Amino acid sequence: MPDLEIVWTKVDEAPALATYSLLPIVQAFVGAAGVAMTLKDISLAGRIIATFPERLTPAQRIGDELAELGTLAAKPEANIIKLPNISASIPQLKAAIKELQDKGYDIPDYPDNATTDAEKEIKARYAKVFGSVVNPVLREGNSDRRAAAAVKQFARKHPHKMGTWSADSKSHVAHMTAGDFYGSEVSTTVAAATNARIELAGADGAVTVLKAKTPLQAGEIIDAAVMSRKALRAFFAAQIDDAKTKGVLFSLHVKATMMKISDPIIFGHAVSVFFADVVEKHAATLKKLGVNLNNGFGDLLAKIETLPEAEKAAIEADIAAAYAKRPGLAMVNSDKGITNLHVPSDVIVDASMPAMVRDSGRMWGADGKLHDTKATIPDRCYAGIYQVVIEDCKAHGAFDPKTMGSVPNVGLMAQKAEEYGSHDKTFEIPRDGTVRVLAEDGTVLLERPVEAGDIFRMCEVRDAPIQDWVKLAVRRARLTGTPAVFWLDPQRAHDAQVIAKVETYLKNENTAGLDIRILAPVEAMKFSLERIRRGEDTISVTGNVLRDYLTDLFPIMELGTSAKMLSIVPLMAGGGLFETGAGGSAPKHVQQFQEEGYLRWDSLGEFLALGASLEHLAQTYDNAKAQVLAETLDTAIGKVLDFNRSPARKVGQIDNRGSHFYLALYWAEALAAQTKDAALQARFKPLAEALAKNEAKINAELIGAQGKPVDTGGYYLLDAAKTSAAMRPSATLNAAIAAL
Ligand SMILES: NC(=O)C1=CN([C@@H]2O[C@H](COP(=O)(O)OP(=O)(O)OC[C@H]3O[C@@H](n4cnc5c(N)ncnc54)[C@H](OP(=O)(O)O)[C@@H]3O)[C@@H](O)[C@H]2O)C=CC1
Ligand SMILES: O=C(O)CCC(=O)C(=O)O
Ligand SMILES: [Mg+2]
Repeated sequence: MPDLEIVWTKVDEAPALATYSLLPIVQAFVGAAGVAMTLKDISLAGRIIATFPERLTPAQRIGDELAELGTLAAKPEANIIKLPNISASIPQLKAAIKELQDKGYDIPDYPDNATTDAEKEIKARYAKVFGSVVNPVLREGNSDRRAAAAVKQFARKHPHKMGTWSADSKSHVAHMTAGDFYGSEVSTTVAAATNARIELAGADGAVTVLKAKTPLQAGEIIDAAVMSRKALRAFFAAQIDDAKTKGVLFSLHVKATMMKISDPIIFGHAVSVFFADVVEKHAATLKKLGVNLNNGFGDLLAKIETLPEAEKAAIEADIAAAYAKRPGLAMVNSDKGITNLHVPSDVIVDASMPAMVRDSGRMWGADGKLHDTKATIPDRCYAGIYQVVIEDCKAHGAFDPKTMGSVPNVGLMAQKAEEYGSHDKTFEIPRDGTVRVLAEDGTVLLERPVEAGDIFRMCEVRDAPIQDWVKLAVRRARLTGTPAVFWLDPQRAHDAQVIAKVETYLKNENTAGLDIRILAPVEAMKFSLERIRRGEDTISVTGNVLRDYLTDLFPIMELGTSAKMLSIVPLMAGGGLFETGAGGSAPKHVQQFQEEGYLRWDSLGEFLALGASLEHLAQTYDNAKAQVLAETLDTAIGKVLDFNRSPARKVGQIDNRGSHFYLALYWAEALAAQTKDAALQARFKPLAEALAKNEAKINAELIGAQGKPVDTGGYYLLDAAKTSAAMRPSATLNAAIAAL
């Protein structure tokens, strides 16, 4: 790769739309300084296409650009700007396959029940496409997520709305008290490198190999845990009844996308317990239809459509009876009757719980109004932190963005750390027995008793990432003078092993004068919230899951959205991965764009990531031009915030495209005003003048394009020409950029 190259990722949904407007601007600006900005496709559609080259025409094929980026991430020259992409649930995967097939791509159907060898092979290929398959490949480093000073300042000056909390809110978190991963976890630190085998020794004496080979490094921590099917189902049954008694909505919050094996199964149990009467009475029909409740209640609703009218009506009557008997369900879209249990990827815990906290601890009911809610988060490992937040809001009211402190995060993430790397070692257990993890020499490293239907999970975290994470935490604490708290629970088997390492590696660092503590998550949350209410900052140093949860939770409270986060991944090989924001791809925004030509997506995350990427480039290659670009971009971002040029929410106001125009204007002005690089100054002066002179005209062109339905030629696979036309409706702006 040439020296000065930055990779920009082609993704899905709202950030993919935004890219059509923003990338041409960015390419023109960085190109003027000799930096190439290359687009690499990691979208869901792109990944499907790359998986079946032999079935496609040469024109349809694309290479496996995710794999290329995975290789790049392990090299020192890596400089990658990563926008949020879809981590597809099976329903999303199927929808994308259907769209591609309709567009003439000879892509095979996803085989739900693979029986033949050919089907098994197809299913194995799709296993590399669905769920969170992008982030773990690129994240060859630990995570540093925080609100940039200017962004926090902006939120203090222009606080977003927060719902008010009532002291007698009935909302609460419900979790299991036994039989969950937390309660069953065992953990050990591997003494010598080996290839582990995971096997099920059945109560009947038969041994089944679950995974033949898992290479383990010396010094890495491994753990094994089990979610009991019986205990989980009993938990759901009791909580559904309790929600009915208490008169609150029932809701489930899991991460079926990232935890793509375990959490859809958990989701399926919630659905089948909630609709037990329907599922039991019509078991034979549902089986015949191939209904899989792990894909949500929506799968049942879609498949009964194919039944003869009378048979379908009978099931629908029983569904209506179930709704009448059960507590209200939290809704994803009350207008369309889509509930929390319809699609496993509609309610994702990292974003859904903060949204509930922001909305006075309530969720939407079928009546289109907000109601107190029971949030079930079955496993105890992290559920407790949300209950602390709820109790704090009940006692002290909503958090105040004007005065609240900040909780940045240093997250252990590299090399598929912990639960988020466990899907190839997660199994739904076919029969009673014991699952053992064995070293090559036959030594039992870990073992767990299991029953049929239980979920067994093994996780790994390597030693080098832990060392790097501890260093990063100390570095952030030193740079900011802020207390840093390791959120680790000595009662949890895995955390106890991590604590031992943290204590050792902290001794290698200069921690003189720093306030560094280790607290169990519930205590760490209490400590951080007390400080937040006093306006004080606290660095959270966490494992991979809490990294995810906290970097949506705190930003959503502090900034209104996690889109405004600075998300840096210093890659362990020396490169940089710059993630844009800490949230997702905002499917709701796409719908609004298609219906009314208004794109609410805020690209501030992209702006910040680009700034960090340019700074990294400047430092790595000692490149003065890149430094000038970074500094002037920083000025421009400050102006976008100060003059409130971020997208609003409604037609007639500035949207995503308008915010890109203003970024271009302010960036060009800052480049024209600086004196460090005369060539850049001269080059950008005419652009700055042209954009400033035509401000009203460009705004009129951009806003004039709003207010009508937009055809982007697809959802998962956009039509480039149509989308570009829709996202670049200002001829004046386009001409000015082209003239640079
Ligand atoms: N890093 C990654 O690649 C990630 C990918 N995902 C993927 O994203 C999809 C949706 O996930 P979900 O959990 O619903 O989370 P999202 O973050 O996409 O959506 C939740 C809400 O966050 C707000 N939001 C997020 N980003 C922006 C932005 N840039 N500008 C304005 N508002 C924003 C919006 O809230 P509001 O309406 O309240 O303003 C949005 O509706 C899934 O497919 C998931 O797999 C999710 C997380 C991270
Ligand atoms: O990879 C994913 O599925 C989501 C990632 C995520 O939510 C995060 O990193 O905050
Ligand atoms: Mg997240």
